[in-house]
Amino acid sequence: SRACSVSAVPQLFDVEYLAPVQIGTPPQTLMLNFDTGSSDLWVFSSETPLRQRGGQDLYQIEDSSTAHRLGNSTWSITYGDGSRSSGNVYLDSVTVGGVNVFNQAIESATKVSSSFTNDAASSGVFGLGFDSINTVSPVKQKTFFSNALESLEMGLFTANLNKAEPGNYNFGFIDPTEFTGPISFVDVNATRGFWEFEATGFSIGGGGNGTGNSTSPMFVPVGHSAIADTGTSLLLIPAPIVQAYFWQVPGAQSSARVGGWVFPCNATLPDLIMHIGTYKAVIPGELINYAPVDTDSFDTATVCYGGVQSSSGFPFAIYGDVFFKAQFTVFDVDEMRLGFAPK
Ligand SMILES: O[C@H]1CN[C@@H](c2nc(-c3ccc(C(F)(F)F)cc3)no2)C1
Repeated sequence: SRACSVSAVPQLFDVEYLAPVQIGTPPQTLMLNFDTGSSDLWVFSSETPLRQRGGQDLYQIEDSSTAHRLGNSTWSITYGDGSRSSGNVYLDSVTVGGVNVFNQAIESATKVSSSFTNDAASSGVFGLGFDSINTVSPVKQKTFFSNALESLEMGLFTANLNKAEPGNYNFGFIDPTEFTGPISFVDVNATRGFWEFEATGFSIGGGGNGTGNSTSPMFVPVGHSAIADTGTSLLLIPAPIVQAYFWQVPGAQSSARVGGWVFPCNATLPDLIMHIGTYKAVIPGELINYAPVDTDSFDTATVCYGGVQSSSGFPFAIYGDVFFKAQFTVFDVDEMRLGFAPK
């Protein structure tokens, strides 16, 4: 059914993108963080302790006539930033953009860490990674996408995120109005449960050579494996690439105090091009000006934080929302591939 499109609403500074999900009977709509880097669908619920709630809309389990407990089952997850949640498991009806899955595992939080409590807008996380990394024990549960697959025209979903304005996720079809040019595909390796792929290197902003004809920027072959992760805000890539990029920005420096590369907010940032197979993914410089470091002085901020930072410490690069704001992306499980197109 082509109706399977859902709006993805950016939160402050595009730190995360939330989309509406209908759960239970009658339907309860919750805004969840669509995350291709994890595979649990978990929600704040009537089981979440009062002192760990922070204004989130809740899954009121007792109000759903179709909810039933998945006996003897629990879950517990830790995200890349150290935030955690855990709890019990129910099966209930879930609808996203008009596509319904009847007995979807809904993971109800009986414990959440403070960063979730303090994120009032998000009622939980909607995992879109591979089922192998679902944390339900003793029997792993499937993601919504995995359960919905048989009812979709095509075994894929697409992400179309934007800077500071709503984007959308589509399930089962590719909307040609959401991108320009051909889609370039790269193979996916799901061994670690992520949408993992290989990038071959980078080049920096096609700054002209001043004589009117622009020199094609030099390709630097810093190959790396990467995951496509809509649940991460930034583009985290190997340190040598980040260094080479910010060395082109007067006044930029890597700040231990702030915890990453910062630069003068009035700097003109070059484009960063990530080479993936034959595809050149252009990330415009303006997307790399992520946010002022000191949000209290928003209007007079002089120091800004890079939307591109180092991935050292992780076993792979993490292509997060800064990347998806510039590239229309197809997550194709039928062909086990990712597709990218400019937009
Ligand atoms: O773990 C990797 C899988 N995808 C990335 C991810 N991170 C979160 C997350 C969401 C919300 C919060 C909080 F609200 F601030 F607590 C924290 C982390 N969701 O997906 C990283």
